[in-house]
Amino acid sequence: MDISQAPLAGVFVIKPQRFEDERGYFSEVWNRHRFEEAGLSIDFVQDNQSLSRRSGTVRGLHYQLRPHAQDKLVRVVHGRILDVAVDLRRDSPTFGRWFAIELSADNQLQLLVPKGFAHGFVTREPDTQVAYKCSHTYAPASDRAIRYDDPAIGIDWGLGAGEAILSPKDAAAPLLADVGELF
Ligand SMILES: Cc1cn([C@H]2C[C@H](O)[C@@H](COP(=O)(O)OP(=O)(O)O[C@H]3O[C@@H](C)C(=O)[C@@H](O)[C@H]3O)O2)c(=O)[nH]c1=O
Repeated sequence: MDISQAPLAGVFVIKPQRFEDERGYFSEVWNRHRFEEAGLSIDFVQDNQSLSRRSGTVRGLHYQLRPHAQDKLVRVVHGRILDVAVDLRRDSPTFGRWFAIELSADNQLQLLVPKGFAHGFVTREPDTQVAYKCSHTYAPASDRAIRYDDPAIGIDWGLGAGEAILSPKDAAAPLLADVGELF
């Protein structure tokens, strides 16, 4: 398992080892000890999975307010996504900056999105299934969204205008500048 720091402090890219044989492959997708060796002691308490039927489905940008903030460890079980983390830590030198990486069932990469970041993804194949571990349970009253296409953030989703498929909640999400309480 290779755990490497992404350009934004606190964000990590994880590549599990894959053991291939004539049956297919075996892979440890999460191992507490390996994470602790890398200095990451995270108490995951909830596993989530979502299916997005259409390519171009955008979920995000989402986060939960403290004290319900979540670390998320994201991977793709079927299909392909561009996974995005946005730094919401007001005192961070990289506040408002984003990092994105393609995660797929093929490349098996994972993204660790820590507390203090908003998270979102766009699916790049139909019937994409995303699985992620969370360090805090769902807290609906603390659940927040920021517009995926906020020009002040400027994420390149690889989509044309109007192509994103959004939930009503995400379509109505505020801009970063209009959000008072961040993480
Ligand atoms: C996130 C979540 C949702 N729900 C419910 C609420 C709602 O009725 C339904 C769908 O919720 P949403 O529309 O928020 O689902 P979705 O848009 O997939 O939200 C997710 O997006 C990605 C990007 C994340 O980072 C996640 O933390 C989460 O916010 O599922 C739970 O019961 N538990 C949960 O942990």
